[in-house]
Amino acid sequence: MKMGEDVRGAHSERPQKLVLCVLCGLPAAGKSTFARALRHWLQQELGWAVGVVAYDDVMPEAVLEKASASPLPSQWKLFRQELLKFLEHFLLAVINGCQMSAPPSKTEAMWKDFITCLKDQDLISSAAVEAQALYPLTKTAVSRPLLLILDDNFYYQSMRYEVYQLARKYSLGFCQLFLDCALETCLQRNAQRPRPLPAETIHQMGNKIEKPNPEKNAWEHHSLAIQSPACASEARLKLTDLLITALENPIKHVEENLEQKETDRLIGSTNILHQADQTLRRIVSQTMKEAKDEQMFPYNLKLLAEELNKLKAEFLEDLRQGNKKYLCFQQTIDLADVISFFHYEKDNIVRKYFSKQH
Ligand SMILES: Nc1ncnc2c1ncn2[C@@H]1O[C@H](COP(=O)(O)OP(=O)(O)OP(=O)(O)O)[C@@H](O)[C@H]1O
Repeated sequence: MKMGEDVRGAHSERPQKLVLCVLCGLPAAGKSTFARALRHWLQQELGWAVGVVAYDDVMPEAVLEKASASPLPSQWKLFRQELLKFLEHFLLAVINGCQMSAPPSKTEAMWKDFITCLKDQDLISSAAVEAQALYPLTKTAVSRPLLLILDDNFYYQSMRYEVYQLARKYSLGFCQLFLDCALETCLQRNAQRPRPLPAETIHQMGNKIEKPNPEKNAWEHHSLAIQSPACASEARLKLTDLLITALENPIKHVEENLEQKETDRLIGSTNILHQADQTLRRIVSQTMKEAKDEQMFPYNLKLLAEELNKLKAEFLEDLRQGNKKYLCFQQTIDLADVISFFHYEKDNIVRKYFSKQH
C-alpha cells in the first residue's frame, strides 16, 4: 500500500500513539513558522505523522460569513469549540481505525476548510467524497505516531485547558509550546506583514497573556518555552524529550475521574455561583450608569441592558452547567478569570452601542 492510500476499515494491533500539542504565543511570535519547521523535522528525523491545524486558516472565512462585523469573543469561543469537535471526529477515526464521519450539524465553511487542512497534510484521503460525509484516513494518519499541532494564540489558560480536556477524554498525550517572543519583536514583525493586526491588539494581548505555568498547574506539566528568534535547534533536545515524554505518557482516565469528582464538587458550590451572580449584577448596573452618564440614546440603553443581562445569564448558566472554561487553576473556579472574561465581552457590547450613536 502506498503512502496516502485509503485504509478503509483497517485496524492496527497497537493502539495509535497520539499527542495534541498546543502552540501559544503573541501574534507574529512565529508560531506558524515554527509549526511548519517542526512538522518537517519530525517527519524527516523521527518518521512521525504531523498535522498542523492553523486556526487562522480554518476559522476566519466561516467567522466572517456568520458575523459580518467583527465577531464577539463569545462567537470566537463557539467557533473554537466547534473546531475542537471537528478534531474529535478525526481523533475518533484514528483511534478506532475507521473513516471519519462529519458532525451532524456544523458550520459548513469551517468544516470544508478543516477537511482541506487534513487532505493537504495527507491525513485523510484526497479521494474522499464530500457528499458521502465519510472520509477515509490515509496510511500516514494511522501507521505512525501522530502529533497534532494546534496553532493559535491560546493566550488564556482556559483556552488551552479545553484542548487538555479533549486529550484526557481519549487518553492522548498532551503538551504545550510557548513561543516566547519579545513584544517589540512581535510588533515589528507584525508591521511588516501584508495584513498587520492593529498594534493595540498585540499590546492588549501582551498584557493578558497567561503563559503556561507548569509549577502551578499540574495539567500544564508538559510545557516548554521556545525562545524566539533563537534558532529552534538550540532547544531541539529539550523539545524532542518533551514530545516523546508526552507521546509515551498519555493522560490517564483515572486522573479524569478523580479530577471530575473534584470539579463537580466545585461546580456545585452555590457559594461561587452566588458570588459570580452578585459581581456580574454589579458590573451590569455600573455599566448602565456609565452609559447613561455618557448620554447614550434611550433606545440604545434599553437594548444594551437587554444584551448585558443576557450575557450575564449565559455566564451564570455556563458556570452552573460546569463549563470547565473556568476550572483551569488547580481545579478551582477562579472568579477573577470569570470577571475578566465578562468585562472583555461586555466592553465589546458597549462599544457596539456607542458606535451606533455616530
Ligand atoms: N524566528 C524568526 N525570525 C525572524 N522572523 C520570523 C521568525 N519567525 C517568524 N518570523 C516572521 O514573522 C512573521 C510572523 O510569523 P508567523 O506567521 O509564523 O507568526 P504567528 O505567531 O503564527 O502569527 P499569528 O499568530 O498572527 O498567526 C512572518 O513574517 C515570519 O516570516
